[in-house]
Amino acid sequence: MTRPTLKIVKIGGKLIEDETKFTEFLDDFAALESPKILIHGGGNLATEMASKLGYKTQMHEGRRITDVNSVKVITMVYGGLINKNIVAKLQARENNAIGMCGADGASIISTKRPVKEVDFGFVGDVEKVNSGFIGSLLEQQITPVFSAISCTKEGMLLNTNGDSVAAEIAKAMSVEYKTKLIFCFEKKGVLANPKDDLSVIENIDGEKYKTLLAEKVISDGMLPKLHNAFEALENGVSEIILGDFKLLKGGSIHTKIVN
Ligand SMILES: Nc1ncnc2c1ncn2[C@@H]1O[C@H](COP(=O)(O)OP(=O)(O)O)[C@@H](O)[C@H]1O
Ligand SMILES: CC(=O)N[C@@H](CCC(=O)OP(=O)(O)O)C(=O)O
Repeated sequence: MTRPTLKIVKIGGKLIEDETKFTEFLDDFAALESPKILIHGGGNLATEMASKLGYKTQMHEGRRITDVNSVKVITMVYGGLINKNIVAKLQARENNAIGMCGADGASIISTKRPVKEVDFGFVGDVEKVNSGFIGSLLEQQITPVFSAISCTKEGMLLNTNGDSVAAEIAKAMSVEYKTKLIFCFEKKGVLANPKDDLSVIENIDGEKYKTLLAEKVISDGMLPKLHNAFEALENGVSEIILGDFKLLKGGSIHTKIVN
């Protein structure tokens, strides 16, 4: 029997902070047929919490520079508050979910990013996804919910861009499953004019991506998002789409990454 398509959904932190949109998203995610995996970000909440503790936040091209204090904050905020809330809300929608970071089940093993032009601090690059363990959860009809935290072999927790975590999980799972990767964020898709929310580009292939980069149409968090989307496309993921909180309902305008 062929397996149903595995849906791997990433939700950005800004959507999580909007209660109305987040509730609608969770209703739609809960209604998706299994197997499915949710990966969440949490950007602004961690920044706010860090600021309350008197720590400054620095970002570089959409990625957080994570010093020793930031990694503690993100572990509390992403791995604790946000992750456990999502799991509880999915349980309330009769989805048996389990909340994890990369250390749990050795599911996302990474290495600390080497210092080049920028020292990102405690930031991880994913080396290995434990697809066997994740697959065993899916087979039990359990929905894994991952925070954007990975772990080194030596047991160091590392902040890891949520879009990268989603893409790496999708790549690894695509060996055994047909996979669809869905990025939900605050815009309806990739915009031709970042100031015009209606200028959604419906299809982006490799050539168009190069042009968008060269023309600096994409910046900030869209840089890692598209980089990861193309990585996933080149490594076995069948379908990749980007859009807003209504994306799981289908139908509405969005961006598709194509060959
Ligand atoms: N061309 C573009 N189209 C859409 N968004 C863009 C573009 N260029 C930059 N962005 C920015 O990228 C953001 C998405 O990245 P990010 O905030 O990291 O998403 P997430 O909510 O998934 O964390 C958008 O909210 C927007 O501010
Ligand atoms: C290294 C790095 O940048 N990590 C991200 C992880 C969370 C994330 O990706 O959150 P969003 O999806 O809301 O952007 C961060 O700390 O912002």
